[in-house]
Amino acid sequence: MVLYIGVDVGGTKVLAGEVTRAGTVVRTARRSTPGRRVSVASVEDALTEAVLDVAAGRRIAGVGLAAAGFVDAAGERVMFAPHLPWAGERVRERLSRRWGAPVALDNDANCAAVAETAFGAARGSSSALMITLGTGIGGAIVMAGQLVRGAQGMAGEFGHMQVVPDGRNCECGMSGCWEQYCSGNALVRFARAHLDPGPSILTDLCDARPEQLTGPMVTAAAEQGDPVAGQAFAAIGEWLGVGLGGLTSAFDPELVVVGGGVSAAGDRLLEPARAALARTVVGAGHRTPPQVVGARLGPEAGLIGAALLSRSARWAGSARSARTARSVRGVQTIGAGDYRSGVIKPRRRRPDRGARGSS
Ligand SMILES: Nc1ncnc2c1ncn2[C@@H]1O[C@H](COP(=O)(O)OP(=O)(O)OP(=O)(O)O)[C@@H](O)[C@H]1O
Repeated sequence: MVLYIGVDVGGTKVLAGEVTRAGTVVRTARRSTPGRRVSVASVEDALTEAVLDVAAGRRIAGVGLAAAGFVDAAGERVMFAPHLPWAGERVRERLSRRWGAPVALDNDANCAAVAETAFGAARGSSSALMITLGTGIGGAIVMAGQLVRGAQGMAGEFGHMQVVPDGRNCECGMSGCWEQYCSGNALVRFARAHLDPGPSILTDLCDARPEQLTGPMVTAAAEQGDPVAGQAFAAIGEWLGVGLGGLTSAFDPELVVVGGGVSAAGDRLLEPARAALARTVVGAGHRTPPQVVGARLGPEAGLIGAALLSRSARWAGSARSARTARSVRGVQTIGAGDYRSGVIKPRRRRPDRGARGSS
């Protein structure tokens, strides 16, 4: 079988996976992200280990990278990444040379949006927002069935909208960013700050050591009725909904898909978010709020979208086709038609050209 690998490169973890034409993840390999203050080489070493693990000695036909950073419009460079050391790096070309395989690069939330549109919760939706709640907040905009990339390819960085003037310092260098109040890191920070000094489910889970507390522990404790864990999700969910209220006022999507690690909490996170959105969207009471749903592909959405991207980029094997393929519509075309019939071939139809030409 021809091997395509998608890699989600986040601030907390690197998750690589072999993905079939139908979007099924066959095997994965995970590494911890070494961190933002380490060298570029150590992050790329972790990526390489994960990719080689998945490949297990087989020839790689293509790798798609879903990077938690600001990717340039050409899909060549990560210009800036609040949680990774890349800054203006020509990541695509360098890793392609290192792995001896074609590499395609896009922002992680864009990749997740493409995967959810092709195979998941946003299938059939023409206007949707993708929010990934992980280390920070990633975002992607799908309008009229196409990714909206903006003038420089960096649209959708909702996590860095300032929601609290002079608020908490953010890794991006500014302060008061939305992701400081609504993300996996924010969830953990809340739970640590409110951890009961006496016995509690959460205290037990982290052996009474707040520094050991993790997001999955907060979800597990909330499921068992721990009050602090419940409050943490109420607070994060409220912030999520307030932010989504603003985004709904701006974009009027029919659907919001919430992915990333924290979305594993499901309705515990989404219920307070839906309520806050309905309350804070402009014209509340005179409009129908968008549906807010969890990512159907879960935490693998980003790597699935990245693998789709690498398959699309292989169509004609040229940089230009790699660029034109970076559109939702291109992938929808494959997902809906050619994928199921098992035939992948270059589609030189206008929609693909138009998709890139607009950004
Ligand atoms: N099941 C879970 N419940 C609650 N929080 C979680 C869960 N899984 C991960 N998290 C939290 O989400 C954050 C990591 O997010 P994720 O697993 O999506 O990693 P990532 O892809 O590296 O993140 P990003 O793409 O935002 O850089 C951490 O703060 C972690 O504690």
